[in-house]
Amino acid sequence: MEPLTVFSRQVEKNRLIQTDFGKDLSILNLELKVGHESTDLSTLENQSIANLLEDKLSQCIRHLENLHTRVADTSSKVLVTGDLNSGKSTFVNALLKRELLPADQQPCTSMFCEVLDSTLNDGLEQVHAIPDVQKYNRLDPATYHIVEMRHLYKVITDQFDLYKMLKIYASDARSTQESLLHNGVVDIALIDSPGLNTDSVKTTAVFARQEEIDVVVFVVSAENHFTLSGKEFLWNAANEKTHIFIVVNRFDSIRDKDRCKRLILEQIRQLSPSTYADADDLVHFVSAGNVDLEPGSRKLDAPDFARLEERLRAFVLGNRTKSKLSPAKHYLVKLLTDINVLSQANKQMAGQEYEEATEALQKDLPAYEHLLRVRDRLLNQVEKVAESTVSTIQKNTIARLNTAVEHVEAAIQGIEYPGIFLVWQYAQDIADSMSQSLLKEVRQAEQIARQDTSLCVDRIHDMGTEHLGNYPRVADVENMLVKNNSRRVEVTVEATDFFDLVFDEKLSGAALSLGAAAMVGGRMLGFKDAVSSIWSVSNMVGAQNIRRLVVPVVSIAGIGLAAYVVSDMRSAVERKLVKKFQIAARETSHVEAHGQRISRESRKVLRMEGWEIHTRLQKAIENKEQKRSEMEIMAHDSQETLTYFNSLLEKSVLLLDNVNAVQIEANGIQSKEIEEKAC
Ligand SMILES: Nc1nc2c(ncn2[C@@H]2O[C@H](COP(=O)(O)OP(=O)(O)OP(=O)(O)O)[C@@H](O)[C@H]2O)c(=O)[nH]1
Repeated sequence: MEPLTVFSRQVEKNRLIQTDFGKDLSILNLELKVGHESTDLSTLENQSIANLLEDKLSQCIRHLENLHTRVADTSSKVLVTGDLNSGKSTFVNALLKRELLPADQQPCTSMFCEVLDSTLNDGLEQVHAIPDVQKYNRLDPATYHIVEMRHLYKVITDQFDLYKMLKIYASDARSTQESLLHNGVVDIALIDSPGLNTDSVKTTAVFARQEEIDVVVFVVSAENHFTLSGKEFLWNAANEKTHIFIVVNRFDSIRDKDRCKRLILEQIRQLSPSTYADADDLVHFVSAGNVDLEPGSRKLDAPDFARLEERLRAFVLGNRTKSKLSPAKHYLVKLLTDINVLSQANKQMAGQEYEEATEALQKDLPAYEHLLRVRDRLLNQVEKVAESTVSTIQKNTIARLNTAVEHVEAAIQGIEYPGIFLVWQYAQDIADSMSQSLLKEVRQAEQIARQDTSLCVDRIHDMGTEHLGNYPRVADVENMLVKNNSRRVEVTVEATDFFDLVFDEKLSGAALSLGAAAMVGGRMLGFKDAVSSIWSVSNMVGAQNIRRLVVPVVSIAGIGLAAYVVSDMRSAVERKLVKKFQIAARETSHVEAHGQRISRESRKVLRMEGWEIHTRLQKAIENKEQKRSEMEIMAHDSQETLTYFNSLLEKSVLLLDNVNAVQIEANGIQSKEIEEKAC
């Protein structure tokens, strides 16, 4: 089997992406499900796999864009939740060092209130009351109502049926070291939420699960410990690994503080072991109500609250780092590892393809060159063989017909002489017989030419099959020279054909007497002309009257000459017609014409067989060239693929090293630096 044929089949097989390495992929692995069944990818066409991979890559790019947006987003949200009246609003105010949110002994917060730095609202302190949170757009006043600060209490307590959420843009004049809202690293928004009860616990849990919530601060009243709703919320949050920071508030009103701490920590241990494990950082016993909101002055509890502030800030930044950078790093590591695996696999496959394609081309080259040489040589040989046969046919035909013409008298051997009175008929028969006999020879020559051509066709066909394998003959020898050819040599019998007198001594006297007789005929003619005149006249009067016309002449020219002429008439007509026939054949180039006609027909037939070889060789060469061209494209493509994946591999290895070098610190101290590096 030819190397290219073998290779093209192998390539077809190899170019299907093998799924063997699919198990090593975590993000870019392709899975095709038809209904509930997974389909074997190796059964798919390359294009289908490429489409699946393209879809997958588009998803990856979208996810990377989301991750990038999240990492680049410098805002962070802290949800403050807890039991009714546990002091959430008071706690938010304490963090802001400002009496911003209304606090009351009675449950009052009826909707989520997000406090943001006023720089996010062009420096304006404003309250935006939002009926539909999804549609809220700060730049589109139709999506919210502006509420005056002095009406905040009324809106928060009463208008929960009108608004779903408040966005409170507040200024903080403190330095970045002190301010939580604008701390120089991220913009933290604090979200005060309605106290937990059986109705609100689910809504708050859903809210807490939102991606942008980096930390949940759970405020529990030291007096009441955890309520059922609080426990339910914490339990779910702990299970969902939400980052919980616990503030045990109203600690000032507890007498036995150690016991209170012990009991509450025990509750936390049961509800969220991970929070308990880090209790020193994550659980704070404070009295938010005792924090002096006047800048500079602090009450007794201030050191504890200051520590809480410091831990909360670190916790928010750390968690932000973890919650934003960690997934990004994790995803990038997986994606780059997948790209490495794919690049390696494709590199290997492209390398293999390149080697196979170049090897196949190399291996096939001698066969291709041989085919080219065969084409030139074979066609040349075929031409030579055909021409030699054609020329032999022509030569033989001419020789045969020449001989036939030369010995044409043989054709008259069998014709019976009917006597002097039917000599005219005899002459006609001779003429016809010679013509027929030559025609017979022509037919014979045609038959021989057919046989020779047929043998030559066989030879040419054998030459073709030797290089091209078996194929049917195309030359139609049977129908060669079947058309009736009307060309023949015809001689017209004339009076002179009956007399062939030669003047010699024997006949001189008779010639003189005949000359006199001719004179008597009234015209000064030579002997031949005189006889010819007589014969012409005799033709006019008919054969029956010949005797009456000849007799006077004979009587004039003499009995001797008459007897000679009559006795020689048969051989004279034979000799003269034979000669006439030969002259006519020569003058019309009859033999050459048949020679040319027969050889031309033979050439036509042989050319048909030769042309078939030419066509088949040409087709074989074109097929080979087509395959070679495909292989060349394959070699070129695989080389380009190889270069591409080499460079992709280099880049992805470098990027992977960089991403792996990003250390994500939980305390968030280095978060800004890390974020910049990661971006
Ligand atoms: N003794 C004492 N009282 C506090 C402390 N913090 C808050 N309070 C009081 O507790 C009451 C409730 O405070 P809020 O801040 O309104 O509590 P809340 O959790 O926001 O209430 P809802 O939003 O209605 O659930 C108010 O009367 C506060 O003055 C504290 O640390 N010590």
